[in-house]
Amino acid sequence: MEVSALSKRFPGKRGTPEKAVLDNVSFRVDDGEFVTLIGPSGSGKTTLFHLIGGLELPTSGDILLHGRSTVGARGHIAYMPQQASLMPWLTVSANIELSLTIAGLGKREARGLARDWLARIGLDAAADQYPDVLSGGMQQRVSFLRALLSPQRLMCLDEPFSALDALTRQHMQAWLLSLWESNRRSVLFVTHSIEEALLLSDRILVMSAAPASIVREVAVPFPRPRSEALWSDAAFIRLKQELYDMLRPDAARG
Ligand SMILES: Nc1ncnc2c1ncn2[C@@H]1O[C@H](COP(=O)(O)OP(=O)(O)OP(=O)(O)O)[C@@H](O)[C@H]1O
Repeated sequence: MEVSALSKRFPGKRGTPEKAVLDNVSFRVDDGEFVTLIGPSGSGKTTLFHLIGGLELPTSGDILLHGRSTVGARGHIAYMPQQASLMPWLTVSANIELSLTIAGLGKREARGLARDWLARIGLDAAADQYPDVLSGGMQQRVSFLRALLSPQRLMCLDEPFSALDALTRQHMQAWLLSLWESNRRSVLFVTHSIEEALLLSDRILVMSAAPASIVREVAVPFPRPRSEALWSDAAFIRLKQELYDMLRPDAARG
């Protein structure tokens, strides 16, 4: 995916001035790459996802997938939101089967694939249960699996672990890391956590405060497969401090 000179301004409501949220944002996500956007709260990360997902139109600029503009078009990306947003009236397995059948698989094939994958992520016992009896971490795993199995090659994950407690979040990061490393998809990830970004990503894009642009790009040098042991690595700690300094409110403004 290539995001090219993207800007977004929202009209002001009831006489208030218009709001510039994104200003000339450009970056790319290559095939099989894990790219993370990190930036201050309110810098426009979710707005950027809405533009990429075709839910909003940019004021100017373009979004290209495999060289073709997808501005305003839906269905081109797999999306995992902050809350798992599973269909409460469908079982866990049926939630996954539904996205597979929408993607064109036959019912029987979808059922087989859903069961197979639920077993691979340790949730086979939950296949016939309804989402509301699952813990937050389990629901997020199902939600991630749904995005992973959808046919779009780019997955956009919007702070997927922000609603989880610290320990579950750490487990989920390790889980996502091992699953992604064995099944590489192109990922655009949003997080507020510098450690999470460093652990998971190939590249980190640092956004400024709104109107946001990409102010820095950091290539994450740690070899894969990675593990949480990285957290105590001296180079990890150094890079974490550098990113922290870039994101300080005074630095992020300019
Ligand atoms: N439809 C809209 N109309 C007017 N302003 C909007 C609209 N949608 C978003 N905004 C504004 O755009 C700014 C960026 O919001 P957005 O949710 O994209 O930020 P964010 O970086 O995802 O924030 P956070 O990190 O806190 O989730 C905010 O000031 C928000 O109020």
